[in-house]
Amino acid sequence: MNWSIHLFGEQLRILNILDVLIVIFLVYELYRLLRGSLAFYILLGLIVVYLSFLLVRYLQMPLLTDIFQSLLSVGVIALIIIFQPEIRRFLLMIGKNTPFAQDGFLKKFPWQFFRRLKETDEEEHVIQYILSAVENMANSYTGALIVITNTYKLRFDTTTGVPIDGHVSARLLESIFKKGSPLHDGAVIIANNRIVAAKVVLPVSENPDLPPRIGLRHRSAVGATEHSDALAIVVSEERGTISYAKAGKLYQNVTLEELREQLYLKIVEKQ
Ligand SMILES: Nc1ncnc2c1ncn2[C@@H]1O[C@H](COP(=O)(O)OP(=O)(O)OP(=O)(O)O)[C@@H](O)[C@H]1O
Repeated sequence: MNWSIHLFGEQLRILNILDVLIVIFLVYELYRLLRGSLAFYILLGLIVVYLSFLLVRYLQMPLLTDIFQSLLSVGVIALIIIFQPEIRRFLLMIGKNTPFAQDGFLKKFPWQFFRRLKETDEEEHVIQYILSAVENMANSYTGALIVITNTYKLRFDTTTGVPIDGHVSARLLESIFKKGSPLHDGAVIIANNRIVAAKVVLPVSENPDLPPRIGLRHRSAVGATEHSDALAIVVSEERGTISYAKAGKLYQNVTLEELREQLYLKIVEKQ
């Protein structure tokens, strides 16, 4: 194919324009994926190393050029190791958005229609139970940490917690987090409309940009969402406030309506 257009007296192939647009899109998606995480600063560091390499090579400084070149030649392997969670998240994002992904193309077929209706009904109950538990726990200053994910097996390890595999209900959630309950420490994980486990230890975020006064409950909520599609809800024991974390960002002091919107996106729309 050799379609082309003329711009400022230059002949440009349409495929070349498409090429540039795709690169801009990928760089933007990469920025969105890494924004606010430690990996973002590591990537900035690597870009500085690369620019330094270009500079010393241009200035013909052989020793420094050699050093930067060796750093860059191991760079690809180092990149894969350092960015392993981000690469996984990126591939997950692409996979989930393909027409053949479980929640896309196949679910639009008519034979899936009735099943979908039933699921939505169940999912709306789950949302209501979570909201009701969160509201009661916030009113009674009961600390809670609930993670909702569609890719549980990929990310969280039940060995750190207590497996449950039970229906979601407001009462069950409230009893788990009730002060003095043997399961109240750590996080509850909800996947596919079931409470999968309680007392789960989550990865704690090391993001230096998080508000300094937040504690481990909020930090681990952020940590759980940094490299996964999870939504993490936190009820503060100290302040009775509700917050949620999503894609490595913390949204503090949100209303139940804002939380309902996020739960709808996660549980019904599976986003
Ligand atoms: N890595 C972790 N994974 C899951 N839960 C954790 C983790 N670290 C701490 N927690 C939970 O957070 C509780 C401690 O909360 P801490 O007071 O440090 O946090 P906080 O963000 O200030 O929350 P709060 O506002 O409720 O006080 C622990 O008792 C435990 O239940």
